[in-house]
Amino acid sequence: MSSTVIKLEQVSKRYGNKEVVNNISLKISRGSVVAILGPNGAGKTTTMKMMLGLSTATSGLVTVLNQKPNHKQVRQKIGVMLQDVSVMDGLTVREIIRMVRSYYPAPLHEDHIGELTGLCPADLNKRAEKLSGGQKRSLNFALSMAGDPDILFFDEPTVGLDSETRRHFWERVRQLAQEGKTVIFTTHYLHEADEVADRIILFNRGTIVADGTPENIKAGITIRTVSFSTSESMFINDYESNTEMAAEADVRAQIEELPDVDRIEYHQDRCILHTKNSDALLRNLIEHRIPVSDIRVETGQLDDAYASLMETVKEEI
Ligand SMILES: Nc1ncnc2c1ncn2[C@@H]1O[C@H](COP(=O)(O)OP(=O)(O)OP(=O)(O)O)[C@@H](O)[C@H]1O
Repeated sequence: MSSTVIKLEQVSKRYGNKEVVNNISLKISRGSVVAILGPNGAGKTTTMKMMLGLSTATSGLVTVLNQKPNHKQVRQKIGVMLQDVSVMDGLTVREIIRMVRSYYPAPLHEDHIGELTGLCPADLNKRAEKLSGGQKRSLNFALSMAGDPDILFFDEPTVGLDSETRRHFWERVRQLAQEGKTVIFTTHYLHEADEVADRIILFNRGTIVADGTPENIKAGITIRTVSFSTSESMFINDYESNTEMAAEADVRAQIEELPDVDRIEYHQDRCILHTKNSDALLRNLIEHRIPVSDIRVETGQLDDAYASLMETVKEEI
């Protein structure tokens, strides 16, 4: 059986004159947990809706399990939790669970779905409209599992959940991944994508701006600095001899030739190197025997780096 469960080939979506998804191609493998990450309006939900057959691509091809997304056999193998939390008024939670189960040929056991809601037995007899916002979301999560799906789609699943419920939700998602389910979720939060996903697809303005493991993505956007002192006189401008100046020029030249350096600053007696790969930079410093002491490595805030990357990408477009 092919390991690709979802394939998008040169897919675009236009609303009027506005291209909200612009010629994207991607493949998602069975059993992966994929975060579609990006700021408001990036095209995350539109892309997910095209995968679900809820929106039709203006051009390009979307296939799920080698079929069109709205094919009946595909629908029976997917579970969905969208942003809108709507429940059926007038029915109890238990009645809704029974009704949704009846849509599927091989549904999960009613009790199992009840457990997934995280509600106590008494609450299962409540009318759904009486549940809190977070409880309604948990019910929607449980309903998305009703058909025992192979692929799960969650559109910003943790919006409005308190931290405890959020933690439980991600624990369940991890379990599902261990059982071999494919999980695709959208989020604005890099840390959420980092904690749960094994692949992050970074969207901005309808295009994919990065695609890789959380480590790759973080390495690409996290700026670290490696700073150090060199010999005492090196950065003092008032040199007594040509020899000292020559030594300074030599060390500076060596530093400037180091690979993996994005920017160099000199502050008093310290040299500060900005890098995305501090490990490689440290290795090179040592291998080149550059006379340094008091080495410090500092990491910028990941969320700040992500925010600034998003700003940069917006400006470039
Ligand atoms: N039905 C629609 N008609 C017209 N424009 C739409 C429609 N749905 C989405 N858009 C526009 O498409 C763009 C992408 O929207 P989309 O919902 O895919 O973004 P998103 O990345 O999911 O954003 P958010 O994080 O805010 O949910 C936005 O500019 C939005 O206004």
